[in-house]
Amino acid sequence: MPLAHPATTPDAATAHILAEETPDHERILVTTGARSGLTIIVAVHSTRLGQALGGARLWHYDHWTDALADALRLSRAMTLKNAAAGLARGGGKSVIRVPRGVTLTADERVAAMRDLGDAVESLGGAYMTAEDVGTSAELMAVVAERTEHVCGLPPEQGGVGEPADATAAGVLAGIRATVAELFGDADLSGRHLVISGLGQVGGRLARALAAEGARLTVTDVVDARRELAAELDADWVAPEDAHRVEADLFVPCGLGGVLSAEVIGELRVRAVVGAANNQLARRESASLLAERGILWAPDFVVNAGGVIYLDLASEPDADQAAIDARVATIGDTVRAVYREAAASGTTTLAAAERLARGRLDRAR
Ligand SMILES: NC(=O)c1ccc[n+]([C@@H]2O[C@H](COP(=O)([O-])OP(=O)(O)OC[C@H]3O[C@@H](n4cnc5c(N)ncnc54)[C@H](O)[C@@H]3O)[C@@H](O)[C@H]2O)c1
Repeated sequence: MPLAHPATTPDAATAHILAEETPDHERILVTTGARSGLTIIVAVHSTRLGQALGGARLWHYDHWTDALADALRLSRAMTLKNAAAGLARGGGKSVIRVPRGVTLTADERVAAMRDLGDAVESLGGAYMTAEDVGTSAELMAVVAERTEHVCGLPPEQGGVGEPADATAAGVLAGIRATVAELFGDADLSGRHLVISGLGQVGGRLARALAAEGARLTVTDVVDARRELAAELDADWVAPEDAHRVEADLFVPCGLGGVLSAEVIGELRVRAVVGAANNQLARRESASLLAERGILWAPDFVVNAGGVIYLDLASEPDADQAAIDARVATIGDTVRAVYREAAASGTTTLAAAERLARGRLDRAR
């Protein structure tokens, strides 16, 4: 995946994280790539449930401590995501910092991936890496030259490929569960959904929803995605206006941090369910959504299809039907989170975190 958005990290403001939060990670490796000269950070947050699994992000950061803050935050989120998905996997993440203003050549990218492979290998199996923003299945094949602790290589190289199909299937299961919760029936035909971001996941989701007869309003910052809108007979809205469309569900599938106080105040939907990581601009956003009576399916529950796929498909006896069934259980988890939030009078965020922490505590 090219570095298409060199402005800020795609799914959060990292400022102040280092100052505010003491790390509770098992291991944090900060190293300088011998070949690339780039700062590489591998954060292993928890291996309590098993080997940590989380992607490798290649991104622009002003300062290496911004990359560190991102790695700490993202690896912690992976612990919650993997636990909530019921995987025997801990949480970890790696970040390769590209200084702002620098564009890597193809050779420099390869050098960075070999350096990442050495860093992952040095952790002795505590952490397994995969693709994330700025990396790809092809680049994971380069990592595999240096370590076996990598998954998601291209199928033609014996790997399981990219996980977007499974991520989209998991989000669809979460959408069905939410529609059933709101309307007493999971039927999507005639339901109006607004999808913001028609990339790997959002594009697949749009096709699946259109096939189920849903009415779609869509947007993307890339104008060429209008072609998909036309093909699916979906309405197009400007990206900055998408959250103001009156509809049943808002489905964020672009960057994170979209649910700010201002955006929440302007939403005209009954629920928000989407693939984007770290949708809440601040933790308080979960309460603001609840106060407005808008149901929010926690992102780390809904978008776990990809990590479920990477984990299960990498097993030697992997069975696609079993993987599909497991991804579909995301709908059950979303329902359980809604029930728990209603019963205990908390936000869906708190309910989902409690579910994940319960699994971690039982593994002590
Ligand atoms: N790919 C996966 O399997 C996976 C798994 C878990 C979570 N996610 C998360 O889901 C989201 C989408 O992932 P993806 O793989 O489809 O990424 P992608 O880069 O393929 O697609 C993102 C799309 O969003 C668009 N976009 C960016 N900013 C936007 C904005 N402000 N308004 C509207 N559109 C905007 C981009 O142009 C792009 O088309 C990301 O937050 C990602 O972290 C993806």
